Amino acid sequence: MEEKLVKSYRITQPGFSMMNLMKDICEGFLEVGTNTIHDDIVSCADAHSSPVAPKEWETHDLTNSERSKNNLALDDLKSSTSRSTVIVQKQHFPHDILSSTYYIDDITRGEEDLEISLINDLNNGQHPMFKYIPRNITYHRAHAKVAFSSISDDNCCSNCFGDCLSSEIRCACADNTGGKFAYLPGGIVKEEFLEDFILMNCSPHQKNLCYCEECPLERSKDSCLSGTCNGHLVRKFIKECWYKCGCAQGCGNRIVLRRVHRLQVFMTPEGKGWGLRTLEDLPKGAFVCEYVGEILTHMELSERNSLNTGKKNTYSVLLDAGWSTKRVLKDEETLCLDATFYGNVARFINHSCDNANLVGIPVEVETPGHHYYHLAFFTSRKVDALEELTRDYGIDFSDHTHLVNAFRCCCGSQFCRDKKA
Ligand SMILES: C[S@@+](CC[C@H](N)C(=O)[O-])C[C@H]1O[C@@H](n2cnc3c(N)ncnc32)[C@H](O)[C@@H]1O
Repeated sequence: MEEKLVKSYRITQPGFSMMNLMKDICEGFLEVGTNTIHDDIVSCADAHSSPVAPKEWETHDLTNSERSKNNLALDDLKSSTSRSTVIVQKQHFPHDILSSTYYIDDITRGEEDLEISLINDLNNGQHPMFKYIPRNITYHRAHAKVAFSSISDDNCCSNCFGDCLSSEIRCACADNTGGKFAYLPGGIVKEEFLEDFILMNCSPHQKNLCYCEECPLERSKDSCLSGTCNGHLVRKFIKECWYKCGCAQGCGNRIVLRRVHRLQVFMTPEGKGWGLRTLEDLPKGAFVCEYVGEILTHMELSERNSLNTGKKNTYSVLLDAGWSTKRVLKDEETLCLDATFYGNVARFINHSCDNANLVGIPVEVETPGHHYYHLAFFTSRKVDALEELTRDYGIDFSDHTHLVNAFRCCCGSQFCRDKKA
């Protein structure tokens, strides 16, 4: 064997020994292994070696087209993540209990002004399977057309300049928010507006509901006969300035298209899967993030759900704040946002039955009319750094017709509405 090696590799060193070569190779391997253990940091290839999906992904049974779409997104995600820093700290190695921290420094891959990190120091749940997008994108049939021609003078303040909030003259954008601006300088929603929004979102009493003549939710059900509308929460809108307005980019009435606070996705200890928290103290009324996803018609969402073996989607919200109209809405006007495959950080916000610290406010920016709008989350009270950010999904846990799949609620509140919890 030694002779064969000497010949084939033209080894000229006198006294060459195959045994010594094997010994050197083994020692080399051992040294590399020992360094990795002491380094506390291993490569991201290691981090991906046995990804374990949180329960939502395991139960999401995809159709072929969705699966290939999802795989594409995941391939992209994996390759992009390997470009960013993934640090896995091994505290006990190589014993049977492998306690690890999974950390990604920026899940947005540079799409946002501020990085958003993700951390799991609880279990081996790794990559959330989705692709980060910073703005809503139409999937197919949804009518969310942005056109300058559709914005009339009543819907923008083309004669303004500088900062509308500090102007003496009330402009068209203020007129659209009940004659006043909703924001204080610094982007905080005024107390009077915020309390109204909180009341409307959090008290699903009869007086806060409006009823459609022909409800799009009923229309999308299999039955040929449309049932009666169960009601939609009445909500006020904020109107913001936009490109067609004359004011400056830094105008105090332009908030939701900005990214302002440091946030982190983390694995929740209560078993809710991933959650979102703030890394800094937030005052009451502060803008946190917008709900971003694919813009679908309600019919398209129902089709996705039925392709998904009837399981309801977890990452969708209805844009139904303008459904009070007497006019029968066309399918392309009944919109929702689905952040299952494409979305932003808001997809990680968990539900709280009581004491949620975020409130969702409809914000009109670049499209007049209320069938498409931005759903922006603001703090409903002061929030401390590292506190989880939650919103009330408005779920009636006994109503199985609700848009979002019912789950066993772990919000921990004494007023939890899930009687099974
Ligand atoms: C929009 S996602 C929120 C992010 C999700 N936790 C994740 O890991 O991606 C909604 C899902 O989160 C979980 N969830 C949200 N709030 C919860 C709660 N209060 N209790 C238990 N699970 C919750 C449920 O599985 C729900 O279907």
